[in-house]
Amino acid sequence: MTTYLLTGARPLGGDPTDVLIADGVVAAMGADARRGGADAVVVDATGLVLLPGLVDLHTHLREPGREDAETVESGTRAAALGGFTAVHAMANTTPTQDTAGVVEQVWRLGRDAGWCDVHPVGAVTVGLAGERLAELSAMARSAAAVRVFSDDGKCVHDPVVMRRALEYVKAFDGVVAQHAQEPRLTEGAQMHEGVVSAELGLTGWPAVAEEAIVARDVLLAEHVGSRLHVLHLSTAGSVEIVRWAKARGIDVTAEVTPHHLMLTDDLVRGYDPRFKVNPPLRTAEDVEAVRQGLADGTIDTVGTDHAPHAREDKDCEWGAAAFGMTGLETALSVVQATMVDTGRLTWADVARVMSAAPARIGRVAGHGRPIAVGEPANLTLVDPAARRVVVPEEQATASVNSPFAGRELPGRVVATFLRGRATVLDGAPVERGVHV
Ligand SMILES: NC(=O)N[C@@H](CC(=O)O)C(=O)O
Ligand SMILES: [Zn+2]
Ligand SMILES: [Zn+2]
Repeated sequence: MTTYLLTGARPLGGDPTDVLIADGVVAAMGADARRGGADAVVVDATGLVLLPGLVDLHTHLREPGREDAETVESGTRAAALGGFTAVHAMANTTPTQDTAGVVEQVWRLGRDAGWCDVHPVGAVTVGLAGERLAELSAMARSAAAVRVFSDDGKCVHDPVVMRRALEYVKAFDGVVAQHAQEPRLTEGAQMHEGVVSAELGLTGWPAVAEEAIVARDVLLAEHVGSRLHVLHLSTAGSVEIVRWAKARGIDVTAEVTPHHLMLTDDLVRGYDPRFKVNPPLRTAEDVEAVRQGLADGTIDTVGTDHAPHAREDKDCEWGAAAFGMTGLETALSVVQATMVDTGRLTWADVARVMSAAPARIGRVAGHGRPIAVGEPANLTLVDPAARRVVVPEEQATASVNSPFAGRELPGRVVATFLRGRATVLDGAPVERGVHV
């Protein structure tokens, strides 16, 4: 196995040091690294920030079923290029990831692709239909060792089903990750309900449709003493409810997406379906509230909600287009732009919200660890001074529905290491078996 000597890297944005990667682990740091690195491939990391490999709790890989939009291979290659060493693959595939057989299939595809660890999410209900619980414990006991359960794309709206799911997952330390969308309040919804939707005459998705479910679910989690994770939280009111719940000692964690940290519903005025997403882009006040929530720890993690869609599902009029946007290859840059370059988070905080917290919530071993001698070398090396214009056609994801297309963003992932093996070097993917 190739050994690497990163010279002058700044772990968590701190003081420069040398880091030796050998035998899958951080083998030495500081002066010891240079002494031990005689045969190593030297990576000049001067000025680069070294982070623990990023972990995404919320990725749509689309395989099985929509390989025209993404495959495990293309999606995890995109993840590695985005600095990720582990992703959770959402359950809304065809067939649904609601059995041990399907989650094991996705887990194997991820292992064989080798770009990052793939942790399949198990569906909460059979076929995401919201009625009967799926075989949660069989998925937990399978080779995929599922710990995160979600009907994402759909809300587990029946309170009795949600209660049972929360009770059930306690047996294997699982977590229910909720897509908080009251279905009756969002029938036919096309965008955020507010000034812009009124002007455009589009059916709105009111903030209360999210907040009502978040409020109900934190109370259910408290009642049954279980763990709840709120996916893609997008409104100021949801931040307030989670803040209240945490103050009360309820075991809830929350996620915000990069797009909800940066973009607002004003963008819908151009009717470009790239900006159509669920939950919808909200107002500038909501964006400010989710940034504040992430900065003060109310929101635990950034999840990409990478949602690739085939051209035919996005290249159409607003009303007919699918909900969702890609995000794996821009997530870190958007967090840098909105949170780091604005002084609201340090790089150590970024390591917390994009690596340690999601690893903890998803119970992922070996990721989100401190950068220290003996730890698994799951690492990403970032150039915060770089700038680039987003060109979706040049990305590794098989879909082009990036809302950041044409935007200049800061930061670039220079290298990613998965258990000591480089998956990305010089900003380019490294095919397995190819060693420099
Ligand atoms: N976010 C989206 O708009 N779409 C997601 C589903 C989801 O995350 O709810 C998808 O699977 O396309
Ligand atoms: Zn969702
Ligand atoms: Zn999603």
